[in-house]
Amino acid sequence: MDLFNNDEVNLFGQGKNLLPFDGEALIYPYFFKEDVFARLVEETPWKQDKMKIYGREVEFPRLTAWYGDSDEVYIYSGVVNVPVPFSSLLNAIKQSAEQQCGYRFNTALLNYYRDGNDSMGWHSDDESELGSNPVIASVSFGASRVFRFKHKIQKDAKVSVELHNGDLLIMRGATQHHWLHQVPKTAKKPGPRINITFRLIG
Ligand SMILES: O=C(O)CCC(=O)C(=O)O
Ligand SMILES: [Fe+2]
Repeated sequence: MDLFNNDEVNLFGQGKNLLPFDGEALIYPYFFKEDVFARLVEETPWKQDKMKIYGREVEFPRLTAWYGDSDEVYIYSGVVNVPVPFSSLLNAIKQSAEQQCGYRFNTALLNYYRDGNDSMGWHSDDESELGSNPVIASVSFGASRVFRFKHKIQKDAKVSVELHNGDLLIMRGATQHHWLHQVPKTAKKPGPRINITFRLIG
């Protein structure tokens, strides 16, 4: 399906590596041309996950959905996720990302940041199901939000980038071993944003 009209796929070549060392985070600005934000909001079976902190239930500061083409269960931030099958829209996005990465994915985690109070805390995507040096393709739609990296050991090594509607970010190599990433809360009153991370598990 030529949904995204990505004739320029190779214009950006390898993409620019945002990380100075210990990993690769390749950015492809405005990779996806089609504005699918509203469709994704509508079509996705959003869930409000909760986590237990010191015995107290706390809602995640975002909504989530988990897609996969196996019925493999994936544990993320202590939450057991049973995937729903890929929609045709998600399949089309996945295929474009796969083409650019030269890599295959079988799952997608969707995060819906409704406003500036929604966020994602510092973490690495280093679950064992992902293997040792996972390739993760992150695609953003809707409002722009800041996305930050910080090195686990070298505390002064930090990278900040604004992810826009249609941006593709590929994390690969040793990135998850050495770097944490986050989407901080902001008082700037951004509109809603959806991020999709494609992963290969199992
Ligand atoms: O929303 C983003 O840009 C990042 C999402 C993320 O880090 C994740 O799903 O693991
Ligand atoms: Fe992540």
